[in-house]
Amino acid sequence: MIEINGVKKSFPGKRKAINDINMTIPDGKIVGFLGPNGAGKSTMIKMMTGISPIDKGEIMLNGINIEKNAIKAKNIFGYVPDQPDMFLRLKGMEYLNFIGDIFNVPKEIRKEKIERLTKQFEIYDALGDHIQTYSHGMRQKIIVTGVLIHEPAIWILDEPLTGLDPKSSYKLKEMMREHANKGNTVFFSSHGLEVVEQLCDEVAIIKKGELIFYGGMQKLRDQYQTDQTLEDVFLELTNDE
Ligand SMILES: Nc1ncnc2c1ncn2[C@@H]1O[C@H](COP(=O)(O)OP(=O)(O)OP(=O)(O)O)[C@@H](O)[C@H]1O
Repeated sequence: MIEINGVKKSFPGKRKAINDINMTIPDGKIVGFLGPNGAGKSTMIKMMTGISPIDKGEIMLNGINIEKNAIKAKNIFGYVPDQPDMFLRLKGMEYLNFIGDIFNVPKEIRKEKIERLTKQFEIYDALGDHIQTYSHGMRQKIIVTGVLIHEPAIWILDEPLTGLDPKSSYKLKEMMREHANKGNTVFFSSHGLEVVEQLCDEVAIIKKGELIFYGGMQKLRDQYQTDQTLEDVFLELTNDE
C-alpha cells in the first residue's frame, strides 16, 4: 500500500508542481497515473521513491515513511524511471549483479532469474555489452529486470511501456497483473489511455499538480454520468477551455 498524505512540492519561480495530494493506493491493484505533460507525474513519483525531497506532507510505503526511514523503504519497492539512462558504463550483466549484490539476492536464484527474465525480454545475448550501446527499449528492459530480480512488494514505474516492443510490452503487462494478483501494489504513469483502461483496476488523474480523480473506471463513469471511453473522459477532464 502507498499512502500519500497532504503532499506539496514547488520549484523556484514556478506554480506548485504538486499541490496537496492525498491518495491511498491499495494492495492487490494496478493503478494507472495519468495527466497531461507537465502535470506533475514524474515529480510525484520522484517523491514517492525518495529521489526528490517532499516540501510538505508524507509518503508511506507499506507503512514505512520514505523520508524518515529511507533505507528500509527502499528495500520494499522497485522503481523504473522514465529516462532509463543509468549506469551506462556497466555491462548489462554487471548491472544486474550489482543490483543482486545490493539487495542480497542469493547467487543461484539470481542466475536463474537473470537468465529467464532476459530471455523473455530478448536481451540475454546483449548482457555482455555496455548499457551505453543499448537502445532506449533495451535500457528499460535491463532496469525492469533489475527490479524483478529482487522481488520488491511495490512497483513504481514511470512510463514503463514507452519504447517497449509489442512482445515485451505484453510480457511486462502480464507480469504487472501477476504481481498485483499476489496482493502487491503496482503504480505506473502512462500516456497510453487504452492500455490503462484495459490493464488498471484504478486510475489517478492529475492536472496542474492537483488530483482531479481517483478510483475505478465505473466510479469515473458514474461520477461523470457517461459511458464514454477513458480517453474521452480524460480529454474532457483535462481540457482547459
Ligand atoms: N527539477 C525541476 N526544476 C524545476 N521545475 C521542474 C523540475 N522538475 C519538474 N519541474 C516542473 O514541475 C512541473 C511538473 O513536471 P513533471 O516532470 O512532474 O510532469 P509530468 O507530468 O511527469 O510530465 P510529462 O508527462 O511531460 O513527463 C512542470 O511544470 C515542470 O516544469
